[in-house]
Amino acid sequence: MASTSSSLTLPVLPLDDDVVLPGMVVPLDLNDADVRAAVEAAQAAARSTPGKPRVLLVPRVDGTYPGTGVLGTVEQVGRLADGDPGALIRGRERVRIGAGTTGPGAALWVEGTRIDDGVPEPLPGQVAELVKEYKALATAWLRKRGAWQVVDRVQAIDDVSQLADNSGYSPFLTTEQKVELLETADPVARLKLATQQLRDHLAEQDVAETIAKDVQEGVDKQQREFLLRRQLEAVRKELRELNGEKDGEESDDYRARVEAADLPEKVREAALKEVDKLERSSDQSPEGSWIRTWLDTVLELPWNERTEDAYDIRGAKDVLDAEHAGLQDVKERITEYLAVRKRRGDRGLGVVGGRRGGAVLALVGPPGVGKTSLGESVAHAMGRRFVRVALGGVRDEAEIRGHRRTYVGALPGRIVRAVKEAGSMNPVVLLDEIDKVGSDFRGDPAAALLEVLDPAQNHTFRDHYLEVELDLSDVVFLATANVLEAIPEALLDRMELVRLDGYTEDEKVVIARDHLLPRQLERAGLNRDEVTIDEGALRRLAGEYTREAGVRTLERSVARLLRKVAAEHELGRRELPFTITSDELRGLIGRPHHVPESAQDPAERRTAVPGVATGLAVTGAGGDVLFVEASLADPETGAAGLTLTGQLGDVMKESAQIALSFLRSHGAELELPVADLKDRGVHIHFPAGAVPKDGPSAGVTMTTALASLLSGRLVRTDVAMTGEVSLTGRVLPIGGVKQKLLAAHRAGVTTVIIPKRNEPDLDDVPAEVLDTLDVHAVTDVRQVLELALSPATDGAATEVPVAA
Ligand SMILES: Nc1ncnc2c1ncn2[C@@H]1O[C@H](COP(=O)(O)OP(=O)(O)OP(=O)(O)O)[C@@H](O)[C@H]1O
Repeated sequence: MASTSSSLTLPVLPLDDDVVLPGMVVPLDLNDADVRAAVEAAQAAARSTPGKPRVLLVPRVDGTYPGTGVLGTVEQVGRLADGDPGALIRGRERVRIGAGTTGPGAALWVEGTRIDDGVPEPLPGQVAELVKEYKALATAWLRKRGAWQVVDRVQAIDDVSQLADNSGYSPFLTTEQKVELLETADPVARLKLATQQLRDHLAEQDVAETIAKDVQEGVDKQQREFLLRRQLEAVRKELRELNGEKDGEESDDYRARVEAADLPEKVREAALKEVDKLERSSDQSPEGSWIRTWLDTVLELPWNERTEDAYDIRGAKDVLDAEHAGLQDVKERITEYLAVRKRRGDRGLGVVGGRRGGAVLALVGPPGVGKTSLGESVAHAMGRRFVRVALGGVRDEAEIRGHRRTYVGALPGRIVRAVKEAGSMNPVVLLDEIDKVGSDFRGDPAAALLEVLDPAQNHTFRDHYLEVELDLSDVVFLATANVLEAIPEALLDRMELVRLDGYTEDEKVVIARDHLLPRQLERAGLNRDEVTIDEGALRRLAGEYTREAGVRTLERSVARLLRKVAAEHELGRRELPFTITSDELRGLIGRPHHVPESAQDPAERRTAVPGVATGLAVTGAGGDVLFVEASLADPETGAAGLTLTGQLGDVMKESAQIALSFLRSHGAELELPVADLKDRGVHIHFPAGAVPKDGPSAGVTMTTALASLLSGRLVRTDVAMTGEVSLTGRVLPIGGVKQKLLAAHRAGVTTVIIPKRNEPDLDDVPAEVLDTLDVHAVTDVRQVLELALSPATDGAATEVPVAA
């Protein structure tokens, strides 16, 4: 700023706690007496001198004045933004304040000297750097406040002194700091000071901002969390109300629950660890809900619950007797088993020779013979809880051992669930249909079961889901299976087999009378003395309306009968009490489905044509009678060779080959026209083609069917047979004699041919069945043909397609 270095006389305009630096333009309130006096004095003086009225702007801090003021010109007098009278003053240059003097008006006048602040030109490097720094800092500060226009203005100032004085506008400077700027006459020193002040302020601001931000964020998070929790609480309350629970009923306090629960120490530790994790995780996180489900499972398990065993073996036997008719040998086996368990249990911890408990009792037999209900009776007899684990169709190892917890929707395995369901650590667990356990890419459930059943391992059973050890050594495991052969080998090794082969008609009648009928009466809502089914009717139901090894269909038929009677009574068509006799059956539930072959019209019998023989077999449903059909193809139209149909297994196919080979080599001596076999195709079929069949025991039946076909002699209707045949015609022993004889008996067969070497098996067959059967034990297939084929008649011979 140009200066003429001269002394001046000026009215003082005191600024209370404010500083105006050269270059600044400020509005001042003329209501303030000091301001008005100074402006009026300046105006009065200006009348006699050219130029604008001039004042000396002097800051007043705590009633004192600095040694330097600023010459200001009154640019305009008018109204301020708020309507008050005001003057616009522009700061011009620094003036050193001198002695007081007099002048017009009420103002205080002083003498002053202009202070020269000439600037070195051009700017030396250092100063240029300083200017740059100041501008950068000022820009940074102005940007933060969004004062973009001011940024441009500051950038445009090149004068060092002007630039430094521009700081006078800074609202963050204290009056003292501004006075310091005012008193620093050297422009470079002043710019340095201004730069320093600006830098300090920015640094302070940074810190302040960071703190503010941190504080704000903390507050935000807390606030959000608080709000969310309030919302969550409200939602939960709403849900509880929806579910009809009272407020506060849901105990979310897992820690307290774990601490209060009766858990083994290791389990408690594991559970508390999970509680820690739960408390750290947020309410909605998926992990939280996994942990909750897991904790619920652990808390629901009956870790230290045990039921008291009923150690009265005689009482146990009574329970078995009361709940199941017949089955004497089976009940005896179970009683022995219980007695042994009791004796072992009495000695210390029940550990005998390093093994706890005994082998697993496996009840094997066709459906409906009472395997499951026997298992339940065992539990009753021992005074333990009973749980059934259905294993049919289980192919996934995780079904037994549980899914790992990281799995979505993970569950504990069936064993853990069974224990939970039982509510005690020593229940009777029935592994139902253990023969239907398969294995595939999802692992081998049988291997997992092996671990469950192995007394050496099962006291530390580890479920993948539970992850803590579960002691299964007090559990009594029982298993059931339909087919012995289908039980995985390794499991079979662990088991003590008890066979239930099926019931005789007499046994069925007793079971139906003593057990099924009372139960079904109750289900039908009938009284014992309102409806009875007499023995004749029960026998007919068992014999003609059902054909099964067990009593399941029989039970259903009884139920159907009772429903019918109950409905008729309700409709007013039948008076109670009422006794159902065998004559009544047809009227109530229609015609019987199973009439014995021998009772059929001779022309309708299966064996009414040559080439059909009656065999005996064992299937998954127990023993059964099955017919073998043989035919010869026409040499003109049929292909040569052997055709086999009816879903036969390899062993059975080979056995057909053997039958054929035997006849080819020995047919002539039996006086059979075996030449026909040479170029005519042979077809053997086993009806009920949808059921897979296998085994060598149909050898005699196939040989007989072929011999009947070749000879034209019919097979006797009342004869059924079983036995393997060798190439030389020897009859070799087979399995399932009891089941087969029961089946023959059911089907009304009277003569049965079995291999000689199976004779000892007849001891297992109930006497009442043997009484009705004429059993022939044979060693050679020639004996079979002799017994089974009817004498040749001319009529029969002419019907045969092979007649020469
Ligand atoms: N000897 C018996 N005394 C009394 N009731 C019996 C007897 N045998 C079977 N039952 C009854 O027959 C019904 C069928 O028995 P259960 O269901 O136990 O057969 P299962 O052999 O287990 O069949 P599956 O192999 O199909 O499971 C049950 O109601 C059972 O009580």
